[in-house]
Amino acid sequence: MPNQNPLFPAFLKLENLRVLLVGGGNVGLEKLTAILRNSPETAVTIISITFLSELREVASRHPRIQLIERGWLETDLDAADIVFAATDDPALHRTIKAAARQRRLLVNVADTPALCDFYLSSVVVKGQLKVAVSTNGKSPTVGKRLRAVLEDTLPEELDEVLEQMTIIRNRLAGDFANKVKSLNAVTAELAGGKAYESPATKRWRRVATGSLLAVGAFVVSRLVRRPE
Ligand SMILES: C[C@@]1(CC(=O)O)c2cc3[nH]c(cc4nc(cc5[nH]c(cc(n2)[C@H]1CCC(=O)O)[C@@](C)(CC(=O)O)[C@@H]5CCC(=O)O)C(CC(=O)O)=C4CCC(=O)O)c(CCC(=O)O)c3CC(=O)O
Ligand SMILES: NC(=O)C1=CN([C@@H]2O[C@H](COP(=O)(O)OP(=O)(O)OC[C@H]3O[C@@H](n4cnc5c(N)ncnc54)[C@H](O)[C@@H]3O)[C@@H](O)[C@H]2O)C=CC1
Repeated sequence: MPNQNPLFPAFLKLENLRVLLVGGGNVGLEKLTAILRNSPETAVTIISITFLSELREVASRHPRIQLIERGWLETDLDAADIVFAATDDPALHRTIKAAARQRRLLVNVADTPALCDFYLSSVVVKGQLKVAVSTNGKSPTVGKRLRAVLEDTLPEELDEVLEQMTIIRNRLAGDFANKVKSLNAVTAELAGGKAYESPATKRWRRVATGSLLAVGAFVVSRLVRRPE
């Protein structure tokens, strides 16, 4: 299959960057939560005319969050490395995007994929392991479902595997190629297994082939139908 998702995946050390978040409402709180869940030490400056009380509460627990209660000014970009726009003003979002573009800052604009330089993802965490899912903006809901599936199916032991592998990795002698060979040998079992389709795989296949979608369409048609 050709590459249908040209997004470049990377894991940012957000704690090393100065984040500007514009908008302190529901969507602003969602963005802030996503940032702090992953990178709790991040310095975030939040500019907003009003702030949700829940957001104020989160901010009070994080010394590196600064709340500034006023409208956005272009000079706010001076101290930013990366920008999240999450207000209820689409015209403002376009202005922020244009100003950020001039300064070569990367921007995520809530609800407007066309204005985004990067997207957030659904994130699965098992200890040190982190899996990020992108649907190329096609269906964040499928991303969310896939996260739940991965959370259930990835074993808790994975974190221990990573710890053990780090120890082995640090003890291995020899050149790079030999190390890779040894590490591949130790972990061969993880990638092995004969062709087997789990019940979860079967369910995803049923959605893809439409049989579950038919059921879904039926359920939705029942939901939207007004009582006679
Ligand atoms: C492009 C992107 C840009 C970005 O926001 O970064 C974007 C855009 C939009 N989201 C919309 C709606 C919803 N977003 C969610 C949820 C999440 N959305 C996230 C990411 C992204 N959302 C980026 C692409 C990610 C990808 O490539 O898959 C997640 C993964 C990460 C996060 O936000 O932290 C998080 C799940 C986290 C988790 O739980 O695992 C839900 C479901 C829910 O909330 O339960 C809904 C409602 C149901 C639905 O629409 O599917 C709308 C329409 C708004 C409207 O209708 O007005 C747009 C705009 C548009 O599509 O035009
Ligand atoms: N709440 C949700 O889950 C969803 C919201 N949306 C859309 O996303 C947008 C934002 O939604 P919410 O966060 O719920 O709205 P909200 O009204 O809770 O928050 C908007 C925030 O932007 C701030 N703001 C407005 N103008 C500003 C300016 N010039 N400078 C700085 N801050 C400014 C406001 O003070 C407010 O805190 C809306 O357009 C909404 O339709 C779309 C889908 C879901």
